[in-house]
Amino acid sequence: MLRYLTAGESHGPALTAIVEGFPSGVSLDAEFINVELKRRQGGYGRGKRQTLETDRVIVDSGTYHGVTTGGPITLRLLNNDAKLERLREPTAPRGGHVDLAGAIAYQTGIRQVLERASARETALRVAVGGLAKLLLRDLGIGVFGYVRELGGIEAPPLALDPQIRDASPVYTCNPGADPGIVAAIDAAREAGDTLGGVLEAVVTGCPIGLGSHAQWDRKLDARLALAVMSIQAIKGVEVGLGFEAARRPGSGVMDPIRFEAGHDPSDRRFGFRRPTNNAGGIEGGTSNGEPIVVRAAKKPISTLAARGPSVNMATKGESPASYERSDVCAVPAASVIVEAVVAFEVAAAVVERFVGSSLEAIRASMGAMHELSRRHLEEYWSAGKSAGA
Ligand SMILES: Cc1cc2nc3c(=O)[nH]c(=O)nc-3n(C[C@H](O)[C@H](O)[C@H](O)COP(=O)(O)O)c2cc1C
Ligand SMILES: C=C(O[C@@H]1CC(C(=O)O)=C[C@@H](OP(=O)(O)O)[C@H]1O)C(=O)O
Repeated sequence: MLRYLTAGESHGPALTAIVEGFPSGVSLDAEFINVELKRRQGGYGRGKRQTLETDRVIVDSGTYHGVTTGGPITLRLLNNDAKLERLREPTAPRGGHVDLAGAIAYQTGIRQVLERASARETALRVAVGGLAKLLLRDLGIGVFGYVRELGGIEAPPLALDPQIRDASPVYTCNPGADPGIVAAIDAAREAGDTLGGVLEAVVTGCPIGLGSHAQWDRKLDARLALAVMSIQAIKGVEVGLGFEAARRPGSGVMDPIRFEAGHDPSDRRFGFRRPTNNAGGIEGGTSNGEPIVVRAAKKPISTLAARGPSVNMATKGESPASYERSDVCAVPAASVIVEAVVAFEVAAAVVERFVGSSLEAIRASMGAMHELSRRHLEEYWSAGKSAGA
């Protein structure tokens, strides 16, 4: 089982992730992960903190001469703004944050809970997702995330152009290049306000059969939803058409099935074609070989420069919510994070389906499974094993 845990506070000395169950034999290209980390730090509308941090991954365990060993991989990031012990205790909890509920639940001050709840932790998720992308890349599976909408404005359609798509490090931050969106972020900053948006991650080259229909907690769409919803400030997750499916008749939702004779024997879809992909690549909790499409809604940042109404915890009298500094918009960054967590869940599903403790074993298992399914398709219906319908 491929899994990970993260640890660390936003202003503590470092953030650490331990990734367990990652196969051996993958070249751990730290520079690849560093590019991912830089993408997450970018995008128009970020606050001062990103000018202080230069996220670069430190690999503390799980490799030998740069290649994964199958042992737990420890990834670490240093916080330049490591000043936890010097920070003041906020006096008025911020709405939209864990400040109030967390301090009551854990019987601590606000600082203790906000430091761990902070989206600083998403830097680690991107590092872990980068690791997952290295494995997926070796298996011919690609993942990319981008901004669809920001502050209610549709992102430039360029985002859907496959050529731009392939250059995802640039175009995930495309809203920074759109004058309308830049103006909206500037206006929000002026007003002491913030903006949210809609992100999308797409997985290409996915084999059929990741996840399972057989048990609720093995369904790939359910696992993706959990992973994406766990990202700070994500308030909605859709797969394929998502909520739009509820508004259409069945004929406008169901993806037709066609067959292309003479397909290549290595075709991961065995010749089956779906002219539409309303299901977003997952049917019955199982990947169907079409691109997996996951969308997420990110709420606007809750810490407002024009401080929202709150209560002073000592006097219980009215007080504006505490404010130190904040992002105005972290939507482009969130697209990189959604991409990362989706990549990790897909990698976990690959490792589960094509069991193997090394990259070569997983490759061999994928090949063997492909051959088995291909033979099954040839033999099962012709040998009269099916009862027919
Ligand atoms: C990349 C990123 C950056 C964020 N930056 C801030 C920020 O600067 N200020 C803030 O109040 N919230 C920020 N957030 C959101 C909070 O972390 C989040 O709203 C908070 O922890 C409460 O969790 P919830 O919104 O999931 O309920 C950011 C989220 C992401 C994904
Ligand atoms: C540090 C990051 O994001 C932070 C997430 C965050 C929050 O409340 O979630 C609050 C801000 O932290 P600070 O109060 O130190 O400015 C953001 O900068 C990061 O993304 O690397």
